[in-house]
Amino acid sequence: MSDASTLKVAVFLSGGGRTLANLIRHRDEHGLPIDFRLVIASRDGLGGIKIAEDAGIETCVVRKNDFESDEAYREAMFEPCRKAGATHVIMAGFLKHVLIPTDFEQRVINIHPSLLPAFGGKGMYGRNVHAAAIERGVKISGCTVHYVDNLYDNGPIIHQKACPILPTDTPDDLASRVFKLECETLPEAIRMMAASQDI
Ligand SMILES: Nc1nc2c(c(=O)[nH]1)N[C@@H](CN(C=O)c1ccc(C(=O)N[C@@H](CCC(=O)O)C(=O)O)cc1)CN2
Ligand SMILES: NCC(=O)N[C@@H]1O[C@H](COP(=O)([O-])[O-])[C@@H](O)[C@H]1O
Repeated sequence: MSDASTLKVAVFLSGGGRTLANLIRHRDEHGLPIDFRLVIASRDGLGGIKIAEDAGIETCVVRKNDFESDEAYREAMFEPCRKAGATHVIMAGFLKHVLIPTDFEQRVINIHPSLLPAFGGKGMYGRNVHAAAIERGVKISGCTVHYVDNLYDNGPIIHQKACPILPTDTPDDLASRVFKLECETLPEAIRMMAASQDI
């Protein structure tokens, strides 16, 4: 069911699409109020594109290397969102730095696999994050949903969940524990945003 509180979203992704698949499942099985207007992939052949197509979601590919400036890349990413009627953007395993246009300020969210501000910034994505947390000897990790601004992992935090790091954990063990948390945390954050949106 779709009503005024349903969030009209574009999803940006760079990987296998497990995060997108989880959101589709939450929409279908748990009534997550989300209307997928578009999926933008950072390159051809990604698993996330197939997941979107199988769910009947429009897709396109926008390669950062095809643009000569950050501003041109920003417009190439956000103009299709506007045309598709998306009012919000979800970064779901998206690995490219992108500037945020003024009409999408506080309307773009990202899920990051650490408790920000720890283990964020350039180079901190995927397995690197978990390897750094284990190497530093921290005992607790987790995930963070935050608004995206023009810096990496810097915008206001919306939601976080924590889990232990066990003495025997490899980066892959920790990645899998944190990803399970991500699968709860992002839908919860989307419900908060849908409940509080002003248009
Ligand atoms: N303006 C913003 N853009 C993006 C943000 C953000 O907070 N502000 N978050 C990232 C997602 N992210 C973690 O959550 C993240 C992704 C990638 C990197 C990184 O170092 N990337 C490499 C390139 C990797 C590649 O292209 O395969 C790099 O910049 O050299 C850091 C953080 C999404 N965009
Ligand atoms: N900086 C963000 C980041 O590193 N996100 C990570 O990308 C993967 C998404 O998987 P998916 O492509 O299968 O959805 C997940 O491992 C997530 O923690």
